[in-house]
Amino acid sequence: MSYQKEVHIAQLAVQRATILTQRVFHGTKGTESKDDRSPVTVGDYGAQALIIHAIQHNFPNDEIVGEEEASTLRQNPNLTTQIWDLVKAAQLDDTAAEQELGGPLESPEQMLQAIDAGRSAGGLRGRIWALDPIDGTKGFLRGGQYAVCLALIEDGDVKVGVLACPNLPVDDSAPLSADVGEKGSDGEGRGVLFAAVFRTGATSRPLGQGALRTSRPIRMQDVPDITQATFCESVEAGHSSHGDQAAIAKKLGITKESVRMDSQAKYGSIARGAGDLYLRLPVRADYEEKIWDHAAGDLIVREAGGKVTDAEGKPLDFGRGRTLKDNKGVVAAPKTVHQQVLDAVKSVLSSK
Ligand SMILES: Nc1ncnc2c1ncn2[C@@H]1O[C@H](COP(=O)(O)O)[C@@H](OP(=O)(O)O)[C@H]1O
Ligand SMILES: [Mg+2]
Ligand SMILES: [Mg+2]
Ligand SMILES: [Mg+2]
Repeated sequence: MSYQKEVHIAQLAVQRATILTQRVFHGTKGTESKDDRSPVTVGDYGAQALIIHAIQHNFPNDEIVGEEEASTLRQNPNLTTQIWDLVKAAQLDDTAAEQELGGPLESPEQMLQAIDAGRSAGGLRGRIWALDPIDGTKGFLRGGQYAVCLALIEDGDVKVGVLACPNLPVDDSAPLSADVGEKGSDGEGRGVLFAAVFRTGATSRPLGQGALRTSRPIRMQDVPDITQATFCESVEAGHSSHGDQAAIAKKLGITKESVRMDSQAKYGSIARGAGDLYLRLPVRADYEEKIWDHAAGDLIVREAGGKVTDAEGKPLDFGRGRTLKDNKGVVAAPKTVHQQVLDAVKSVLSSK
């Protein structure tokens, strides 16, 4: 199977969803206090509805594991109306592409049903889409990085992965800096759409409308000297241990500060060689990583010449349900240096 239709629809669907998320992102500025989660809630539900509508129109027999569900929304008619207004308005300028996605949704009830169609339990059999409508919600609220993430998992293996990062530079060669991680902007020169299909490589293209079919291949960068590598990690210390990451960097002789950014933008950034390594080190022993937080990024990095495992060296297992219950942490690196990084990870974690 070539998955050409799947990757095409997935790219258009996340692209359309970012019309909505970008509108919400701008609306949040200066109007909401930092601890008010409502803007991101609107973005989460709206983007999930739009993407599921497109999947159901094209692949009606597939299952969907989506992060959100609509039960609380059903009890809040004001919020439902607010989201419905945004969902109605989010349409691609390209009318043929809009039709391919099934056109606009028809009613608030259809929207709620679409959101609730993301309740699959996941598992090892069949075709299952993993959807994170806004990944990096904290970054979204902070005005940093976030991503709209969609992947197709078939019989437990990721076959298609798509990541829309509205606030990353379009330019694949733009070096990573703390500024890129912290100061999200979707202005001029920003917005990139990463995609990968199993065994055919990874690509990027501008997220802006009018650039629907101009993908270029991306590759991870060679790391001839590990001491010069750039690490990416979560902004949130509760999601990945900053202290362990620093100890691992030190063990490898890396002196450069890590680049902190929210969301799967980290996977996209290392896949195109803007950074080199992504570490996610468990903070709580009982936390199970969610498949929608990793499926797209895992494939994009592997197809760009990388290797992705957990902190013990096991590949991420997407066939275990809604979570990666058999994995702890993530180590993503170019194939050539992955073992060296993993050895440092194991040594630091075992000495704790
Ligand atoms: N204790 C924890 N450890 C690891 N990841 C966690 C976590 N609590 C929440 N998360 C996940 O971390 C994701 C963000 O990752 P990052 O820190 O790389 O930006 C969140 O996705 P959402 O923002 O979609 O909810 C959430 O699913
Ligand atoms: Mg997420
Ligand atoms: Mg999310
Ligand atoms: Mg969440």
